[in-house]
Amino acid sequence: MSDLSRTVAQEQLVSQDLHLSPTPVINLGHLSLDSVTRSGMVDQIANACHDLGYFQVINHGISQPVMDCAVEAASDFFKLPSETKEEFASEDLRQPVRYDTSSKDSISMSRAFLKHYAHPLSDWVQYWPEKPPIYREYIGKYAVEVRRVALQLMQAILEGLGLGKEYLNGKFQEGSQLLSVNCYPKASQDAMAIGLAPHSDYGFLTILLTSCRGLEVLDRSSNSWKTAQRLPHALHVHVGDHMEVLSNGQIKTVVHRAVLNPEESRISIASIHGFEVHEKVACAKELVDEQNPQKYKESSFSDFLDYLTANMDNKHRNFLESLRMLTGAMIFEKADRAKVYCHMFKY
Ligand SMILES: O=C(O)CCC(=O)C(=O)O
Ligand SMILES: [Fe+2]
Repeated sequence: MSDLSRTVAQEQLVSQDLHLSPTPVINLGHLSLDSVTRSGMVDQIANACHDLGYFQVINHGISQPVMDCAVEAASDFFKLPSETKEEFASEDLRQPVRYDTSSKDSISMSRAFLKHYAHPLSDWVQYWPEKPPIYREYIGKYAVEVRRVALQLMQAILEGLGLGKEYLNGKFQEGSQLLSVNCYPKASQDAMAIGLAPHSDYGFLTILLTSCRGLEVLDRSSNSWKTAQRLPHALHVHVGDHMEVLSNGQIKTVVHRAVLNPEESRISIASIHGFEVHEKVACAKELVDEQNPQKYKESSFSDFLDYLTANMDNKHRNFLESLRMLTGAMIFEKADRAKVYCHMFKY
């Protein structure tokens, strides 16, 4: 995660202009129809990525029972006694499984989480919790299926960028999948509380399964928070820092946060997709020319972990900004962005 978290008073985090966001809904089944239908879908996904950076998918082929069982397994894990969960607590970000709570990381304001790798499943599943007994099977099933969806989407996005659906195919096939399994308490009366502070995810794509409403995305055009809608059987998708890098800034990473739900405690499972841990992501050379000079330095997931480790206590850390190459025009762009963030967090 590229954290944009800030230390701000609670009341300053209250959304000023909160609307249910009319998120584009993509019928993924249409991607495998005839070429005309497919290219219409590719255009829809490309537009959603360029305009917003997020959308939702339906008809994605993951059955409702598989999704419900994954949420159930996650929920049962967080109900375990603290000592059992804390067996997975570690300060070392490179541990294959890591449990933490709000008290220790600087962006989880009211969240417990379990993070672990999921691809290839046979390499990682042995490290996952053995309790509850359903955890490995149910989360494993969901992980495999959601990765298939991520690969389909990645192909469509690459096609939309004009790079061709087979572009870097091997690197995506070999890529990493990190699951962030999150648990938020129910909001206490009348205060809107933040569970997870504003941040962007490091990978190309994040696919999010949630038990109830609570995700908010920062709408760039109005600079306000929008509540992500929750449609039956839909999954929420947003792009991350490495998508911005690969597209040389044509697609922008999405700043998002989680607010506590006033009615119930909440589970979310974020599946974050990137290249293999040491594989560098660079701006696609096809998208770099005189008018569009290279905007970012190359970096890997491993570089991101190093950056995070070195900046653990820095509430202003921002991985993507650390990659930005500054040229004349970009100094203005950076200043503009800084203004957006100052406004957003009311420095
Ligand atoms: O819980 C959510 O809605 C968001 C989770 C998230 O952003 C993350 O795990 O990176
Ligand atoms: Fe996130």
